[in-house]
Amino acid sequence: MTDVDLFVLGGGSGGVACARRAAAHGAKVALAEQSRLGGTCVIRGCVPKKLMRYGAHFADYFKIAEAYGWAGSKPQFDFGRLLQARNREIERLTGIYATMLEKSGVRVIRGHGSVVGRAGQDFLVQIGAERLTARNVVIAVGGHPVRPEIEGIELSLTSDEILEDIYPQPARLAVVGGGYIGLEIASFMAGFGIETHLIIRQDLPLRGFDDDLRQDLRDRLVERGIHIHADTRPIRILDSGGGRILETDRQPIEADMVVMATGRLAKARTEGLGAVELGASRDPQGRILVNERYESVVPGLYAIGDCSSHAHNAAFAGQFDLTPIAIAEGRALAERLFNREPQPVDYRYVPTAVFAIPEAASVGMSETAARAAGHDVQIYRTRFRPMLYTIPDGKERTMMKIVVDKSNDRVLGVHMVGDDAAEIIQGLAVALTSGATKAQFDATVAIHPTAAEEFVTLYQPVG
Ligand SMILES: Cc1cc2nc3c(=O)[nH]c(=O)nc-3n(C[C@H](O)[C@H](O)[C@H](O)COP(=O)(O)OP(=O)(O)OC[C@H]3O[C@@H](n4cnc5c(N)ncnc54)[C@H](O)[C@@H]3O)c2cc1C
Ligand SMILES: NC(=O)c1ccc[n+]([C@@H]2O[C@H](COP(=O)([O-])OP(=O)(O)OC[C@H]3O[C@@H](n4cnc5c(N)ncnc54)[C@H](O)[C@@H]3O)[C@@H](O)[C@H]2O)c1
Repeated sequence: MTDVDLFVLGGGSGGVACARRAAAHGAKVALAEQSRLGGTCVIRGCVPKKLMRYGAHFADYFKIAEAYGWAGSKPQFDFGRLLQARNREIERLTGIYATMLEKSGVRVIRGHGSVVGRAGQDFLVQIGAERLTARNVVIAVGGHPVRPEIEGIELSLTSDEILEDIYPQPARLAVVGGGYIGLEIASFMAGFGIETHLIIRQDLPLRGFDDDLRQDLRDRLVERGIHIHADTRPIRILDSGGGRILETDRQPIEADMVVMATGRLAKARTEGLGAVELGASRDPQGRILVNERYESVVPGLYAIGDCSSHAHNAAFAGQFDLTPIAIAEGRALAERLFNREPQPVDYRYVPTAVFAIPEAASVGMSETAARAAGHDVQIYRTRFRPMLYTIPDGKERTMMKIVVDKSNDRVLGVHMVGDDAAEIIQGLAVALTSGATKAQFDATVAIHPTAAEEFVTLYQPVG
């Protein structure tokens, strides 16, 4: 007899969501997790990163408090105390994940899992010494950071260590990579008063985002004291007797720590899992190729989240390694297997935010992408000083931009750099998903006084 209807490999965002939803529909489910429950997002991603950002952002409020009439002794920052508090909160969350799974009736098995073969129509899976038969297997093993193969790379750290470990506060930090992780780590570390160097290969960070967003965010980070080394590549890392020297194709950079934020792959995670041996294919990044039902070429063997790829499928719009996508895929798969055909995950308008200081957030097409796709576009844009910074006479600026298709007035994309950008863009994602036109933006009543109201009062096109 088959032991479980569904075996889930990986207890991160996607795996947990899939397992719980399947169990809620009465399926017999087991889940293997080799580390702590919660996965990248909870343990070494979204959550610790956002907590670090909250910690760093206080410095900005203390700085302007005096202009608002607050006086008194300057608060002292204790880096170690924040790291301990952060890690305690992560422990609390992983405990909640364990309780939620238990209450849902999912059997959690601790250890490295793999598919070791077939048992008739079922899969034979192994976790440590235990073997189970499973009717369906979902691979949700996530990804891992990758570092370039340069001399001395072992002297560098990745986001895993920065967000999971306890370490002394560095005085100087070099962060390589102009993507999400590089900008987020550089932002919160600079916020703590650490001398921060950001090394990026291009002239601007965040390739693929709207150019105005990229430029404005770069300018804000530079104003905040981050040393951005553009068009610069790392060559080697040397130990300078405790510290590090990052040699580049330009000038060398001295720092106490070098962090490589140079992307993530699924390769090492999907290696030796048994999926390829059974016939599943992977892309060059090691992601398992799946169809619109998240099924690999092996019937009954599925993959979701960061370790899956459907970017090769024209029906989908790109690859999104984001927590809400992993969760949505996990739930959609469980619905289809154990309930009824679900609404497909809508990949057309996936909102995204970079939790730098300030935040940058987007939904829909950049101006460049819209033009490249053949749209005749109209651009609306504003830059202004948010009210909070008027009394302190601060340099802070917010940028908002709307990309509109002239032919039918449809809003193709909205982009923002500034305080609360992520919170504001989330609401606008509903509007874009619903097919909003610029006329509907204009007809929407504003909330005053806010920054967000600018999105519904931008009447004059700039291009
Ligand atoms: C620094 C950082 C910050 C991020 N910030 C954000 C953010 O702000 N917002 C956002 O939306 N996304 C963010 N992300 C991305 C997000 O974390 C991932 O997209 C999401 O966690 C993917 O979920 P997943 O279930 O696919 O994989 P994961 O969450 O990585 O889970 C995979 C799990 O599988 C386990 N596992 C692997 N192999 C095995 C095996 N053989 N047997 C048993 N268990 C196994 C792992 O231990 C892990 O727990 C961030 C990522 C990073 C690295
Ligand atoms: N806020 C969020 O939602 C959030 C935050 C963090 C991560 N994530 C997810 O995790 C994924 C991975 O993030 P990431 O920042 O590691 O990857 P990324 O792909 O966003 O950025 C990697 C950066 O490293 C640079 N790079 C790559 N190889 C290099 C090399 N050899 N030398 C110098 N620079 C090099 C790239 O040019 C790029 O700027 C993201 O794509 C995103 O999906 C999301």
